[in-house]
Amino acid sequence: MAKNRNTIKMEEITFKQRLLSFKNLPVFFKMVWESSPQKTLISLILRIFRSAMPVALLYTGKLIIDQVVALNSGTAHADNNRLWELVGLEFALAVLTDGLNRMINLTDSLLGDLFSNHTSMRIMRHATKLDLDQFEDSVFYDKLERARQQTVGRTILLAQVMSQLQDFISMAFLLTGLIAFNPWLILMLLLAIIPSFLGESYFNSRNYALSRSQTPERRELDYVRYLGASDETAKEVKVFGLSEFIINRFKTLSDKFYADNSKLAVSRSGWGTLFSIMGTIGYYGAYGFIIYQTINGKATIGSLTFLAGSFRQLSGLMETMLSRFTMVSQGAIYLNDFIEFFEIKPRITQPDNPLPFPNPIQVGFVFENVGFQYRNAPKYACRNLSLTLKPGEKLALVGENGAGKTTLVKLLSRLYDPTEGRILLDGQDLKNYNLADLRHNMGIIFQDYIRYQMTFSQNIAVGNIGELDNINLITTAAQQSLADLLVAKFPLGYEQSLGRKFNDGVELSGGEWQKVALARAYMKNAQVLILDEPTSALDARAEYEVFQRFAELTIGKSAVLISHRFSTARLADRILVLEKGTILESGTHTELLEKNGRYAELFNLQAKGYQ
Ligand SMILES: Nc1ncnc2c1ncn2[C@@H]1O[C@H](COP(=O)(O)OP(=O)(O)OP(=O)(O)O)[C@@H](O)[C@H]1O
Repeated sequence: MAKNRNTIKMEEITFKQRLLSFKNLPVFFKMVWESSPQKTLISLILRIFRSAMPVALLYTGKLIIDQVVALNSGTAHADNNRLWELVGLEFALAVLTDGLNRMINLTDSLLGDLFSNHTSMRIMRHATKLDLDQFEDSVFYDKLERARQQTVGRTILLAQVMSQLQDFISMAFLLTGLIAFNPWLILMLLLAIIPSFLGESYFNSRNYALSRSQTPERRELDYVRYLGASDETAKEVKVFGLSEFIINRFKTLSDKFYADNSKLAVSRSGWGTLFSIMGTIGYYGAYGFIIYQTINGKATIGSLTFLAGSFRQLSGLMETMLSRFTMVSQGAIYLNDFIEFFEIKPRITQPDNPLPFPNPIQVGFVFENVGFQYRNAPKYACRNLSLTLKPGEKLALVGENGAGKTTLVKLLSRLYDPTEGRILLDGQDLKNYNLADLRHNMGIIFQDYIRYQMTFSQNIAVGNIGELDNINLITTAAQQSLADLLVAKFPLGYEQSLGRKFNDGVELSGGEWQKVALARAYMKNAQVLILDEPTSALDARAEYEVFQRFAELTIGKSAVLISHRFSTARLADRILVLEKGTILESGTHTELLEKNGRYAELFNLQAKGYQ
């Protein structure tokens, strides 16, 4: 686990950065529009109508009061019918306002859901294009995490931006009335609002900086929460008695979060109260002024209510808009993370006119002095690798843990590109081939294959997902890997859900899962098969049978087998013994035994264990 940081670095966000972040909004709106053009349009139209409502209601109220006063004092404009028409109109406006509010909320929530789904899919689509190497970088993970948070958080931004637009139009209507009466009222309004705006803006930027600097810790907190309460970890947590250790770690992290967040929240609340009092003073100053004007006969009682109402609404609107401005800009700053994530480009790419994968392979693969160093790793994982894999050849890789076997096959399948040297296929750099074609022609089963919590049939079909509905192919693949023997005990046969995560799933043993994973290799007619410790969990008889079949089924195909069991490795045409990332020995089983080197030593060691 990462070391706990005692001080969280606060990066302050300047007003300029805030304004600059608004350039992200068009990109954001494009995504909203893509989620649903129809609903975006409806939301906009509804809000335009809604924005005229406050002034319309206030003005109708003014007309009503003026009519009541006229009727009471018996002046010439008094008109009883008109009065009741106006009351009817105000009632209709009130009903319409409520209806519009509800429709806006409904459209926004539907649009928000669509946006969240749309962006989640974009994130997944983009993530799958990126390199394995990028996933191993913690800075990348932080970006991915923040981008993920955006999918939900940004639906709020959507409502905020739309509301801002709506309030802006409402404000324009209300301001027109206020300016017509006395422009000085506007100045009082601003004086009442500005301190609270600056306060909001300052605290929002500190909030953003704090939350951004907490991203790595938040990821760790999520991880610790997962360790403490998950079906996958429950077994070890129990037998090792880890629960207190995990809970303590969680407590340390969450206490730190709490301390940092509460400090900011308390200071924000104190300043907020002060600013709000200033706003109230501003409002009552203006209110007194309007009353004074009315007493002096410069305005009607209707105008008094209209202006006081307008002032109150305007000050409320401006306060909301100004604080929303900081929220919108904060949201727009958060969009940086989102946009940055989409700007990450994979480095493992293909040229514009890639070569098709040769069918059949003519010369085979040649490693020329290949070296590879993992990102942030202090040493090369393999170096000076020169080897060949001929068409139809079965190559076994043996060596101690960490010798570089898996790295070698990851290079062969272009999950990584060599740091130095090159890999050729039929005389051409592997980088020149069509990447999808390359992957399609390789059937790879890694030692840490995924146990998909899906049906038995889907678990096999992932080896060639285009053939998901090809039950004949799936059945044949299951027979070839011996996984079909499991089907008899499943109540739902091939449609049986595997794993315990979802209802009615059947859990398999380690070796049974391995047979299912092995079936994936037979799902496509790949020219190269790579099995990275495919039989480590199989019992001796199952392993023997699996390899018998493997040998029969892969005649004419190239294969790379990684195994710690020499009984498996000896079946290969050629064996490479790797040590510390380089090739120590190479030859057939018999040749290597005769050589009496490392292979012979390890082989005899294992054979002794069986005696
Ligand atoms: N993603 C990674 N990032 C950094 N270093 C790595 C990574 N994967 C492997 N390594 C390092 O590279 C070296 C070779 O690892 P590799 O997985 O290729 O060994 P291996 O021979 O397959 O081992 P095993 O028999 O244990 O599976 C090791 O020293 C390992 O620590």
